[in-house]
Amino acid sequence: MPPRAEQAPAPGTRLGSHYDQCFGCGPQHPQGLRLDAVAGEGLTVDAEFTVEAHHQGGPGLAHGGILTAAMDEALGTLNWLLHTPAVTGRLETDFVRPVPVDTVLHIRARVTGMHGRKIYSAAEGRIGGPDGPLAIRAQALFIQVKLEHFTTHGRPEDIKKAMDDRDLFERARAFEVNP
Ligand SMILES: CCCCCCCC/C=C\CCCCCCCC(=O)SCCNC(=O)CCNC(=O)[C@H](O)C(C)(C)COP(=O)(O)OP(=O)(O)OC[C@H]1O[C@@H](n2cnc3c(N)ncnc32)[C@H](O)[C@@H]1OP(=O)(O)O
Repeated sequence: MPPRAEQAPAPGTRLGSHYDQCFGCGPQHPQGLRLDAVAGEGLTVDAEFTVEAHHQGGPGLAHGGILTAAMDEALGTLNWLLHTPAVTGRLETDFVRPVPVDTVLHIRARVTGMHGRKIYSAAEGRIGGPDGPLAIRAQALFIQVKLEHFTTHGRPEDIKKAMDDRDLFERARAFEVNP
């Protein structure tokens, strides 16, 4: 297991968005999931995602891909606790129970191990409360990357806009100078 980074936000801290246009957590994204995540003890995060009408797959039910995106985002927020940028390499999801529209999905994510640049993690999504019935389970492999991963591959106008955003730039730089 890797250590909790010295710079990791204290347990109970709301993690906020890593990028305001992110589909998973960005407050400016018009159709995004707006996942709300809070740092837990050790290498854990608690997050909530509310299923809305535009997230439907079957009538009145969340689309599986949307639920997977919420799990991906919750697992991605573990980056804050390790204080390193990492991207999803592999993500496996078990859909255990259907999740109706208007439901709050309570997600608990945790790091389960690390080997070189590979970060292993897992999460459970419950409905009806944080300790309610299990609806979705996920296991992931994230790979640590340098900030150049984003600046090299991202669409240039979006990278420029992100770099012009002082808050985001400072957050990204903090990752870079304190790996
Ligand atoms: C100034 C502006 C900047 C703004 C930035 C703001 C800060 C941002 C901070 C935080 C952002 C967090 C964002 C979270 C968002 C939610 C999470 C997502 O949805 S992320 C999107 C989806 N994922 C991808 O798009 C990855 C696409 N894939 C790749 O880019 C590459 O394949 C990558 C980086 C994952 C790996 O490529 P390689 O060349 O670096 O490394 P190799 O050698 O291939 O892999 C390293 C190890 O990992 C294993 N590995 C890689 N992929 C695997 C896989 N699919 N399954 C199993 N093992 C795998 C390999 O076997 C290798 O293992 P061995 O070290 O040899 O033991």
